[in-house]
Amino acid sequence: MQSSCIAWSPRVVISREKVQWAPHSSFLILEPTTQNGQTPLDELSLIQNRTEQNRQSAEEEDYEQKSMEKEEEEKEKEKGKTGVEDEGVIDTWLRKHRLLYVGATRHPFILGISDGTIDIFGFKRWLGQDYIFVRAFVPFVASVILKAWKESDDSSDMEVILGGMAALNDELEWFKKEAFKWGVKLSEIIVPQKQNKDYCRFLESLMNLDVEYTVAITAFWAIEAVYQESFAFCLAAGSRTPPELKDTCQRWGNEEFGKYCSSLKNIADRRLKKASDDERKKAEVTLLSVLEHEVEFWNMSRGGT
Ligand SMILES: Cc1ncc(CNC=O)c(N)n1
Repeated sequence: MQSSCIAWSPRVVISREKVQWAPHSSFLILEPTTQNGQTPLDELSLIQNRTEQNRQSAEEEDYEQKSMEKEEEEKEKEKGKTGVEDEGVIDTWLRKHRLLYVGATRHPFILGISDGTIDIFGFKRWLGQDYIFVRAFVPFVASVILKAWKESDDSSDMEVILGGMAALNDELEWFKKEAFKWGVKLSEIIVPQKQNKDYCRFLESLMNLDVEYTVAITAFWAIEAVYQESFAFCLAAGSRTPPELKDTCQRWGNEEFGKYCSSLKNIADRRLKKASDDERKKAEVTLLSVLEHEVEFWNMSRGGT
């Protein structure tokens, strides 16, 4: 993985009615289908069932149905006993889109912090730009609170999100202090870079009232998780993060922020489990867009295109 992260980012196209991937997207792994839209395995089992039916008498079929039902029951009981749960939707997606996720959480900018080779001008650029981003992030989080209040089936969701909002209040103060420490001028002088503007515009599109809570909370989790995973990596044993950057890494890499991200992930997973196929697809595409924007944001901070 080198600085050419953009080269392998997928292009996603989002429209309100229909979610599509552009044809050259490299991250959608489609199952091969036959003419009637079934996978070869589906078709195989259909053919097998048909021959089977010809061979068996009605009595035998009935017997088989009953024993299958019994088997399912046993499996359910077993699950209850062992407490082993199925994998959540988000973990499935993170496996499916692993390359992009690693691109966002182990970007050369982050690797540069963790091995101490970071160009300090890049770090200062990131600091000024991220302050602008976080200011735009506040109304986005407010829009997620609004959606949680209107749509959520669990009242504790709002408290988790409100906790995140409160942390942003401290964060804006932290940016001011940190900028002073590095001699970076905030707000008036700073011009948002293209990648930052694009990301803020994307956030704004998610604030729209017709974006479902499930989609918005998935994006919210992803935005927070990328920073958590990235900066926690810079604090891990064996890293050579310069001492003057440790405070920044602590901000998002600390354990408490990690737990907060897990709470957001649990909310998103719970919603995704209940969502319609269409809503789930929209959330998946939105996750990919977040990861792409994060990669671009790191590229911008390094002084790339
Ligand atoms: C570009 C970007 N992505 C995620 C975060 C983390 N969330 C809030 O601080 C951030 N500060 N900046």
